[in-house]
Amino acid sequence: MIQMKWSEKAWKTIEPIYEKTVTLPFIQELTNGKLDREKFIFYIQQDAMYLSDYGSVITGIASKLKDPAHTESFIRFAGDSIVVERALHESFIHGINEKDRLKPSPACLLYTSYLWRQLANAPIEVSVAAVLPCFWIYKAVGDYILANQTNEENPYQTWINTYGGDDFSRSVSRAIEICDELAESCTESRQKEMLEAFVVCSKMEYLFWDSAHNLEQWKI
Ligand SMILES: Cc1ncc(CN)c(N)n1
Repeated sequence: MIQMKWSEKAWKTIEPIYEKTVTLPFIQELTNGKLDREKFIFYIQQDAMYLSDYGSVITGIASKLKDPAHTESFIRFAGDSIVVERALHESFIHGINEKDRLKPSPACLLYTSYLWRQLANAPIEVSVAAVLPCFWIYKAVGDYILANQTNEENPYQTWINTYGGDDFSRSVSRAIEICDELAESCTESRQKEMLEAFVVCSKMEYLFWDSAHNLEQWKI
């Protein structure tokens, strides 16, 4: 019997979360280009804080991976995130005067704290599965927007092209491949832990966009 790859099972599991993600007002308005600039800038500023932690978590994962080819890929992912995503952010927030030092929103802090917790306490395969939605959901959303956009003058086009583009696509395929290779040498129960982390982080991606659309603030 042909066994389903871990990644196939994983995507099937989070498909309902992904389907809901693309119906979020943030994604729909990003698609038609009508997203309020204030909401997009809020997102970018939160994402800058997210990426700073994410880059460190990815580097930490690289240092813990046993297979040198996996380590090399994760080091590259960290570098890409710093170079490509930071430049993308800079293109949107350049010249914005920040009077107050920004603080991470509850959704941002929840997500980064979860990733750090996985890196600190979980087996390495589980940490890798936890960061996979950062790749896969962004790629799927980028592709969704490219396939559904009708407005040729979308002010967020560079963002869309970054995640719907071929360079990112290659990294995503590699991240999926690494997860499958790691899962192959895991017990079934460890594969379930990987799946759980993948599901939690897929929900975090949803919450992150939703929180940006709501300009989420701390209640206290
Ligand atoms: C919250 C979040 N998740 C994922 C990505 C894509 N690396 C991102 N920029 N921000």
